[in-house]
Amino acid sequence: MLLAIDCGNTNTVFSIWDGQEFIATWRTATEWQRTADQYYVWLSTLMKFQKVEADITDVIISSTVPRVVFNLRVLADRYFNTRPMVVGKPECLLPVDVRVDEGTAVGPDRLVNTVAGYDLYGPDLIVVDFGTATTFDVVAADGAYVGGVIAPGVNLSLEALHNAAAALPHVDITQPQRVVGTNTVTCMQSGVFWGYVGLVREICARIKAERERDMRVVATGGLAPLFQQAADLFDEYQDDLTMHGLTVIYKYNKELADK
Ligand SMILES: Nc1ncnc2c1ncn2[C@@H]1O[C@H](COP(=O)(O)OP(=O)(O)OP(=O)(O)O)[C@@H](O)[C@H]1O
Ligand SMILES: CC(C)(CO)[C@@H](O)C(=O)NCCC(=O)O
Ligand SMILES: [K+]
Repeated sequence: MLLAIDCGNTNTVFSIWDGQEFIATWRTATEWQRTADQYYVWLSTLMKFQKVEADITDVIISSTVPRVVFNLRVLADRYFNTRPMVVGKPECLLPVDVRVDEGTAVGPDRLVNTVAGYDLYGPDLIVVDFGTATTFDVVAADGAYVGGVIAPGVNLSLEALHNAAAALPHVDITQPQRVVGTNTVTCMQSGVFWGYVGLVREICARIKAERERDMRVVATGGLAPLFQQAADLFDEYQDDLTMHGLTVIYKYNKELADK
């Protein structure tokens, strides 16, 4: 079975894929200091607790934090006796072309998202991921990755206000009842929530105009449903899009190796 690891700047998600479906998914905060032994204690405890019986033979990793890759490699080697595939490394091939400026190290999560989007929905896509940053990534008519947009994440925007202004509290994102807030918290929520609705609309409209075609907008990330409730921003929502992309890339490389 495959252990797929999606390491973002805030959270790291581990999923076990049995070849047909994900049989378990666990999330932990991303901390580069965590050792392979710590990961394994955590993983094996959860597996026992949830009675997940999985013989992990393969590991694939996408990490936006380069420093964590070392310990995840050791985890794969020491506890699962396998060399992991690491998205973004030359030996891990992608089933699509990547057409960006030479020397650009595109975040592996962005590449994985577009591979997943293309696999599920076909070409001419905008994939929006609400993670630490909010990313928009474009899949062309031939499935190639052709670039995108990086915007500050929703929670990051709220944190930035709190960190920079002494009188602004820590606030969680929610859809405010009104646009005009009548206290500090609702004023901040309104700025970020409605500002974000506008940001997503404008960026998607401009991408479509620039590419001179209609494109499907696919969203992923925990906050996407909150925005979709308020405005019709997305055509599709796929909660485990990045994980799906990891399985597609795994299969692609496995088939190449078996040839
Ligand atoms: N209504 C909400 N308010 C605040 N946070 C929410 C809400 N709904 C979901 N979330 C959060 O959204 C996050 C979704 O995780 P996701 O993997 O999309 O991004 P992330 O882990 O924050 O970023 P990264 O992948 O860059 O580490 C989770 O941390 C979850 O707690
Ligand atoms: C933009 C983030 C932080 C989104 O997770 C990640 O994809 C990343 O660190 N990217 C590197 C730069 C780039 O994608 O061009
Ligand atoms: K993510």
